[in-house]
Amino acid sequence: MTQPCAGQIPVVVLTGFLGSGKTTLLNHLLHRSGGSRIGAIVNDFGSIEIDAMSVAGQLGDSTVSLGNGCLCCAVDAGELDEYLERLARPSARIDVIVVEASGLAEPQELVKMVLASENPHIVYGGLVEVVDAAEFDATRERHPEVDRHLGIADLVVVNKVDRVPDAERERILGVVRGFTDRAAVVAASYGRVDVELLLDRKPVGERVGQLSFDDLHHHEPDDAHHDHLHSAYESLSFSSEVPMSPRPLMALLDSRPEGLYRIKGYVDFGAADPRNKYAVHAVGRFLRFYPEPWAPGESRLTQLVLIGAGIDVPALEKELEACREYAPQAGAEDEHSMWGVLRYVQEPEGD
Ligand SMILES: Nc1nc2c(ncn2[C@@H]2O[C@H](COP(=O)(O)OP(=O)(O)OP(=O)(O)O)[C@@H](O)[C@H]2O)c(=O)[nH]1
Repeated sequence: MTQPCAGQIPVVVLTGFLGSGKTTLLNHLLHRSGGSRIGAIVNDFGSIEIDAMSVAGQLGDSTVSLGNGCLCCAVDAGELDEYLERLARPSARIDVIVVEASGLAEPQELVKMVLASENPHIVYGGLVEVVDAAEFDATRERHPEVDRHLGIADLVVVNKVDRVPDAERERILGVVRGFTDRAAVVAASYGRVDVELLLDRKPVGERVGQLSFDDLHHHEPDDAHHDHLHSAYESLSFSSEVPMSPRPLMALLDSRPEGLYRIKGYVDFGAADPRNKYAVHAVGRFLRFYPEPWAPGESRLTQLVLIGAGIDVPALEKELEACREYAPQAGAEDEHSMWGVLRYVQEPEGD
């Protein structure tokens, strides 16, 4: 990855399709960074910043969030510059900055934005692309652009290999290597990669990672963003102070439409489980709940972001509203109401 001058902080761009495991990898880095201090800029597609919430606890003041829309289509890079400035100030004592893109961002545009920054304290540190092994073929079929993204990465993490048989993992690694040139390609579960791979800085000559300056300076017409992945996607951000009723919510989730590819957030099931909030993740047909105790004094909210192509956003919103428990009464939930949710809870395997 790019060789920084003394005092320059490398900025690593972390990309990968919806739900591939970028936030999981970022959290792994934060836990395993040893003596290095990592700053993070998190870009959420929805207006509720679920990803930022998932890493905020780890970072305190060294995380900043760029919510609501893909960073690659920001009108100008000013906001990014402002955040880079904040993280690069000497008092923050940050060694490396990771920009976690939304799952629909265009990696090339993000790299351009980092390179365009005039901040003398930072230097572009390379592009990391996370791939979901279990969704690999389906994602490539729907979005052939993903192959191009692999071609410009410096490090490709083939994640979720725990979800595919060994032979399948080898096949996918082979396909990925076919699209990369000099990039390192590593297999991982729960984003557990050797932190050195990201913090390692190798000189790259006149090329910026796998992306040549010609690629970067190639002029795009003004409407080029129509080709961006996110142009086909819509998102719904749903928030409720009223708890959700488990049975109707599970009926909705179990029958979710094909195009509703990604759901993430936190659910308050109220009286059905007053002790825990439930982080929820759906990626394609895969659904998981992760219960964790409410922190003392934490506001009990349900906050969900749903992202999909060809989804009926107003209808989904109405369906979610109908899952709210309007007249919660003690004992209103029968004792089995959480069973539908608990089917999707697994022992934590991440770190
Ligand atoms: N089985 C398995 N699940 C994983 C792995 N890595 C991540 N996950 C799960 O996949 C889901 C999505 O992970 P995230 O890290 O939120 O993915 P993301 O790329 O940040 O998602 P977006 O920001 O929405 O694009 C979560 O439920 C994770 O726990 C893995 O290696 N194996």
